Amino acid sequence: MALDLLTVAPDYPLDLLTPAQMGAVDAQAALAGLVVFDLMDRAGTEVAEVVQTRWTPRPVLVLCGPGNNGGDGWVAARRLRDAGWPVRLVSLVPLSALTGAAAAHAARWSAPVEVWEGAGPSLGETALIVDALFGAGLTRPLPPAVRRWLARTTALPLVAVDVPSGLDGGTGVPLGWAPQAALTVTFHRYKPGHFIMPGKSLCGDLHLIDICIPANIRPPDRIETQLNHPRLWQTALRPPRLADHKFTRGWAMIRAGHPESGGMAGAAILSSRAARRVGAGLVSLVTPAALSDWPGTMVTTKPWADACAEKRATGFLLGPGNGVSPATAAAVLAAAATGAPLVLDADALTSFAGDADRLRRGLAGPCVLTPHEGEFARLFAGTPVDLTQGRLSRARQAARWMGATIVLKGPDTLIAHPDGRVIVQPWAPPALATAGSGDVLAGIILGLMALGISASDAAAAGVWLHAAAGQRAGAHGMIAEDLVDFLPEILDKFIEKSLY
Ligand SMILES: NC(=O)C1=CN([C@@H]2O[C@H](COP(=O)(O)OP(=O)(O)OC[C@H]3O[C@@H](n4cnc5c(N)ncnc54)[C@H](O)[C@@H]3O)[C@@H](O)[C@H]2O)[C@H](O)CC1
Ligand SMILES: [K+]
Repeated sequence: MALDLLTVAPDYPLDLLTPAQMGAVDAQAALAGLVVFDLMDRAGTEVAEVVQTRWTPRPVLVLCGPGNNGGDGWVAARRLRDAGWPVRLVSLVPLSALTGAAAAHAARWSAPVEVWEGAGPSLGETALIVDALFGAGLTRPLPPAVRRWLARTTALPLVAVDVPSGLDGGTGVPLGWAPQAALTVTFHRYKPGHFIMPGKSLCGDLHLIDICIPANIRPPDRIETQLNHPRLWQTALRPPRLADHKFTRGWAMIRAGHPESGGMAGAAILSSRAARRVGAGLVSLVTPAALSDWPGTMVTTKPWADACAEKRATGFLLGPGNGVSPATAAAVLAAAATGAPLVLDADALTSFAGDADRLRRGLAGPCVLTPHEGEFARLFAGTPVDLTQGRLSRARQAARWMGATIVLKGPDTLIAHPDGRVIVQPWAPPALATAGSGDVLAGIILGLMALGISASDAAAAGVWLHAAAGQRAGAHGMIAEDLVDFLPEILDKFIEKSLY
């Protein structure tokens, strides 16, 4: 879903429902008098509408499974046929095996039906496949013949009903395997698997259809996964106040350019510029070597331990360009012991590879960790975090165990909190995958935390503002420095004018 991140109030429901929660909503909807037959009718009709909007009429093969996902397929096939499309319908099971609303809609299909046999149907003239095999109800891998058939048809566009069959909507991880869809049409609420890799990629373009389940019908348990949205954190961003002076706007300290990393300070300089752009009153680069940067960044060559002992910082960042070493680990623990807000990235994380428990025990204040996939795996290897699980589960486990906010970076950045909540960034421009981009993100989060914003708000806002700056920079030629330069105009959109 390519989203306009520069919009202050993009319109989409935030809650991501697991298949079990969606099932509970369906069940409650039935108790509230909504008829499954009607919901299915709306679902399948909208699938047919979306298909007709995207493609001109062409031979379509609709694959219908044994449950309600298949039921949606029967409706979509009927609507397409009524609209004059050449439609073949293939049922995975004999019609006598269908029950409930799916059986009722199957009975309304008046054209021939092919029942799946052996290796599956011939393709013939087929130019488009509608996959209504399994949706939320899939509990085990696809039957092998179905998997082989779908794997042979990858040259044809596939429209997935609810999810590409085989994808676990709760996690974004295929149960063995799932086809690549050109388009996925889902109903009522998005599911985590629509936004978490590899599911996010397998779904193709995503369409959410309102099938008229009232919003007050909610699952009985807590919704723990949400999409990121400005309304989650916008009121936490604050403009400068009349009575502010630089010390009331926070003092961020960044460890930079240490000899074990060859004295490389570029990463920390990028972070410092980002922290200043989002409003930190003062930013100090603490470095053993003399550095020059914009005149507004303070550079101090005092020992890191002294900078920590002064207890003047309202936020520390370690990692960018620090080098992986015991000295970096010791510097992290010195900052962590102060209890001041802490952001750890890159080498500060990898310096605890195999020793994450020491970091965990050392954290005395709010902390945001910003690993990418590789840093995450190195840091949490050997901990209770089960690295065989998908990204959502791993990020959630890691945040709980570490007692810190984890920003697990990627095309589907996840912001996991120690209380079990996970915020998923709905979209970010792929051009953000460039050197220095992560240093800017760490600096944004640092700057916000140094201003007094909570770890959870700073992380969610930081991920959004960073992605929005990437969008503003455009698809081509963006470098990390540009992200920093676009931050003022991005902030101007998101800081409420009424606060000035
Ligand atoms: N969300 C809504 O309000 C609506 C959703 N609809 C659609 O209904 C499906 C969910 O339907 P459900 O019947 O619960 O599940 P499935 O169709 O996915 O399949 C369940 C069916 O399949 C069997 N099964 C599971 N895995 C396998 C397997 N690997 N091999 C063989 N059989 C398998 C399982 O035992 C069941 O019998 C949702 O996705 C929407 O598309 C409705 O339209 C109503 C409104
Ligand atoms: K499906």
